[in-house]
Amino acid sequence: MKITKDLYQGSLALLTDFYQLTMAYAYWKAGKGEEEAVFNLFFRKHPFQGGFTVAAGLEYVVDYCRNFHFEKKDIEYLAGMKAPDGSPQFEKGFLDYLENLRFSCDIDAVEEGTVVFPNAPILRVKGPLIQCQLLETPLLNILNFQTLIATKAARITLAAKGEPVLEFGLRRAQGIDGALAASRAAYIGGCTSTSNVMAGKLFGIPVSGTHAHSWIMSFESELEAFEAYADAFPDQCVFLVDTYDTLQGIKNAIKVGEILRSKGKEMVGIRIDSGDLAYFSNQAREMLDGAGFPNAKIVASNDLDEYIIASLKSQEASINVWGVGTKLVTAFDQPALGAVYKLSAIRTEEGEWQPKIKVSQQTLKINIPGIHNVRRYYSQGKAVADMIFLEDQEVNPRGTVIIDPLDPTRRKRIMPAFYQGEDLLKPIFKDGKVIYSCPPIEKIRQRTKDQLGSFDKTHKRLVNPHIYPVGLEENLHHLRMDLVLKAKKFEDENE
Ligand SMILES: Nc1ncnc2c1ncn2[C@@H]1O[C@H](COP(=O)(O)OP(=O)(O)OP(=O)(O)O)[C@@H](O)[C@H]1O
Ligand SMILES: O=P(O)(O)OC[C@H]1O[C@H](OP(=O)(O)OP(=O)(O)O)[C@H](O)[C@@H]1O
Ligand SMILES: O=C(O)c1cccnc1
Repeated sequence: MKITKDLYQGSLALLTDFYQLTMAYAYWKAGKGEEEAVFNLFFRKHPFQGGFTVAAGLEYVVDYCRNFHFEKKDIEYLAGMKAPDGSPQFEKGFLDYLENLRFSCDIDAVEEGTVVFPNAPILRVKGPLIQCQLLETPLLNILNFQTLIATKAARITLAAKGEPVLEFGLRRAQGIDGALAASRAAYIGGCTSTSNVMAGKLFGIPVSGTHAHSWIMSFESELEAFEAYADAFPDQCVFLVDTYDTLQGIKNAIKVGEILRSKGKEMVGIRIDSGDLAYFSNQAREMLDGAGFPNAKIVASNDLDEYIIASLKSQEASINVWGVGTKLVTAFDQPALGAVYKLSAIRTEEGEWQPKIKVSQQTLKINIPGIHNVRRYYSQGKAVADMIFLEDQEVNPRGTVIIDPLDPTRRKRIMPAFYQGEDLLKPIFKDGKVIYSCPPIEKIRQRTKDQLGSFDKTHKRLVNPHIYPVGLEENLHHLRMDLVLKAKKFEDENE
């Protein structure tokens, strides 16, 4: 798949914030552009007040970075930019530098479909400062959105308890790419299909759908409309029954179902798109069963989300398939995931990696210094804790303690010998070359399912979920505390 080429025909290097380019210029002027740094991409809070997040978007990142270069047209645009005094914004030497720039970073990242938690990196970039900086905005743009939507879809599909969820969002999505990326992420999160035909073509997602009220309204009567639809699609009839009178609509669907059956065909089901979905679905079930259609499915749609689905389940509604659009693809109750991208180490002139810290009044905002990875420990297939650790230091095999980065009094003992460990950040790029092969979307979707299955249900409930333990390995905790104290001492001495 070539997302950037298909959609945007060429370079996406200018899809960044202006300040990344001005910083890049200033790094270049200061002779610092080739200094190496490490940046981590992570979020601080689960979206939707939930207890888990599903990572998505890595394939876009791979495509973006693989194609990262400035084309002539990009350079021409930058050459035409003016500073406030009317002089060129960027010197020619810098523009030549950009034109010759070739992507050369290492990237490590969690695979799509991985369940992830606050503060632990989901992607790490190691490379020349200028490249790291230019990548900040596009990486956040891609991963924030797709991770948000994959998480929303996972919540919705969990609420549907294994019943199919059809994604209907295109008409309400945030523009064209918002719709495409949302359809992809929704499928990764667990939806069964999309109504978005282009997403089907680009990403290999199953496409499905029913029909609209306009189809019914274009005929003299609802019955005629159902009959005509049955003529065109004898094997794919899901009749929308609520255009005029829902109970009458169900009766008409049954009539046409009988006609189909007399021709050796079966109607697939009905769709209800308004009114009390619990009441009408139960009425429909009774009527369909009574008429000899116990296998006819009942599809429901109309501003659904995980909360309404859970409520309809608790009301024992007879709904088998859920059509969900607006609230899924717009992440209705939380429009953005707040992932950030922070520098955590710089390579000195002597070639040593120096961990970096940014001290903040809020513990929440003090970053995690150094070059780390995240190890997930499993016990009998169940995830028990995630440990953020310094990659160049051995974790004591006899046992260690992980410490909550926000509250050092919250600790958990880890005995690696009793657990299986998996390092979540996998090598994706080495020296600018891709060394990871993106799995087919079906595999990613399956990974989401398997990953969610490995977490206790208490972390997945919609309201007040139980917090999954994520902590810093002891050595990393001590390094962080030492650096914070040093920085504070320096501040005090200079006050
Ligand atoms: N039994 C139910 N329990 C909880 N929520 C429901 C139930 N039935 C429907 N809903 C939800 O209530 C909301 C009803 O919205 P609204 O009043 O706009 O729909 P409507 O008037 O029935 O249909 P429309 O205006 O689309 O023709 C929708 O979000 C729907 O999913
Ligand atoms: O409600 P959503 O979760 O976004 O699902 C998609 C909706 O889009 C369609 O109708 P549309 O909203 O265009 O018109 P209608 O509801 O007025 O029929 C469809 O019938 C669903 O109701
Ligand atoms: O196929 C459907 O039923 C459908 C598609 C888009 C939006 N609402 C419904």
